[in-house]
Amino acid sequence: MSTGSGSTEEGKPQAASAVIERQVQKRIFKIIVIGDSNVGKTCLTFRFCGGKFPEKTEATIGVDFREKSVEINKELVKLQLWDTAGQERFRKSMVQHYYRNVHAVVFVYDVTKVSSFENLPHWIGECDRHNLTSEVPRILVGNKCDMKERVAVSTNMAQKFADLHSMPLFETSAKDNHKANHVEAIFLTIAHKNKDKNGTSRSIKGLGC
Ligand SMILES: Nc1nc2c(ncn2[C@@H]2O[C@H](COP(=O)(O)OP(=O)(O)OP(=O)(O)O)[C@@H](O)[C@H]2O)c(=O)[nH]1
Repeated sequence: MSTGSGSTEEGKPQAASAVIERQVQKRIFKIIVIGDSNVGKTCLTFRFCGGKFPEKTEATIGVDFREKSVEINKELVKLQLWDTAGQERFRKSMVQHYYRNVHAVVFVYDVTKVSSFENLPHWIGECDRHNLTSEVPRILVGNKCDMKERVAVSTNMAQKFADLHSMPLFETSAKDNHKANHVEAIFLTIAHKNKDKNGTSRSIKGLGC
């Protein structure tokens, strides 16, 4: 492990590239993913950061973090995804931490479950109560589009809601391998949105890894 001073604990010099890499400050964009339990928040974040659909998931307790570094306009930035619990009993005391230094919010609903769509105002209300300004980009994601025969929330309905709340709408599937690029595009869009609007003042800095 490094002492952070350019030498290892054994006192041997490190390769120059390793030292430089540690000194490079990578910008971190914190993105919180919220929505009802079971809509697929864990699967979406896993698909983006882990590159595949997880075989098995359990209800998130509190929050899980996943990170991925991406290159945006020749700058390497780290997207830090906060996969939050949908179940109220697993959120409780954690909630105020979610909303600190947030760069974007992803609202997720399940296209096969109307109640998850109808509950979106609850999630938006929670953001508002935590004083997230309109500067923080908000994005609406309808997940589980692979279950075509069970779609219960029409694109038209979702688009109206998205327009009303000035959010872009993405309908996708964490499960469908053909939609993998689509999930990637959603999170990259968020990164671009942050980078485009004077990211230096809004981003938090983190040590390169
Ligand atoms: N068919 C289909 N199933 C999905 C998709 N995404 C997630 N699932 C399934 O939906 C269930 C819930 O997924 P999770 O990602 O754990 O849901 P969550 O929103 O993180 O749930 P909480 O942690 O309780 O808030 C799991 O059985 C997943 O396999 C999808 O795109 N298509």
